[in-house]
Amino acid sequence: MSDIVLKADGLIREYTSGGVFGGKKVNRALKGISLQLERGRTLAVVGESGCGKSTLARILTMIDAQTDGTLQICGQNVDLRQHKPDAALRRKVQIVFQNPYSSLNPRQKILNALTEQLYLNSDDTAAQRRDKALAMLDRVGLGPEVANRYPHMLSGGMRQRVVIARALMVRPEIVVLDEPVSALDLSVQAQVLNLLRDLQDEMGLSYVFISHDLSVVRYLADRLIVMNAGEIVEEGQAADIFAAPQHPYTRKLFAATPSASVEAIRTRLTMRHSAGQNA
Ligand SMILES: Nc1ncnc2c1ncn2[C@@H]1O[C@H](COP(=O)(O)OP(=O)(O)OP(=O)(O)O)[C@@H](O)[C@H]1O
Repeated sequence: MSDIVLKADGLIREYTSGGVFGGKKVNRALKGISLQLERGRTLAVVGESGCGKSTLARILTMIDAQTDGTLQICGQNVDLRQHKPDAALRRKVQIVFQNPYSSLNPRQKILNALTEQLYLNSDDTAAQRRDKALAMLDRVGLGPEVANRYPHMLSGGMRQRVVIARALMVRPEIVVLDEPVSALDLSVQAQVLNLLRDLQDEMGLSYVFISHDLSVVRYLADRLIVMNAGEIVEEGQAADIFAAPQHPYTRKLFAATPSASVEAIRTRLTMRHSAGQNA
């Protein structure tokens, strides 16, 4: 039996503006999104800017409430309009945003960024927290010296490794990756994608990978959802869609992806052994 960690049915999200003196305007950003994610797999969500990807990410990570529809995370019903999810469930879903610099507090040393959640949510001693942070840094390909640095002292790729490490410190089951490599150079993108793939294998993580860039998702996605204007226009096994996109919108998206960037990512992803720590 498949093991579904995330299941959404008919998710709707409306944003309302105006209404005091003028007419009320309702923008339906999600128009009934249904999806499911199997444990240890990657579900990619692609679509152009404004199609609702970030809105969906915020609902799946319990940052924002749906206007309608149901959401189940690790078997529990989640509806922020009715009740707040408990801390244990919140920890099961972590999010990694596009810009690693704004995700980190510029005045906080990396060690503290990594141990903060453990400080708040565990009985670990300071020494235990430090050991766990150093082990996690090692796991994402960073040396112990990084622990005493501030975000501005790191490259973009190293910062995104730190953000990934921080997300994994609380042992989540699901990680929502919202354009996780879009702000990085192409060669660094490939290294971070390789890292994400390795971490998924090692830790049995389930990913929702959100991106406008098809060349990036194709190496991680098991299943693919293509969104346009708040709706799913195509979904299925990623390999099938990449081989033969059915919907005209999907074909348009594919045509807009420069083959040069696909090739560059492909080449770099195959150079796994040369991926160093200096990303
Ligand atoms: N807080 C908000 N208030 C009002 N409208 C919003 C809000 N957030 C998003 N929207 C609207 O919802 C729609 C979907 O936006 P969303 O940011 O989810 O798309 P996206 O696909 O993530 O785009 P991008 O890749 O540019 O972030 C857009 O029309 C946007 O203007």
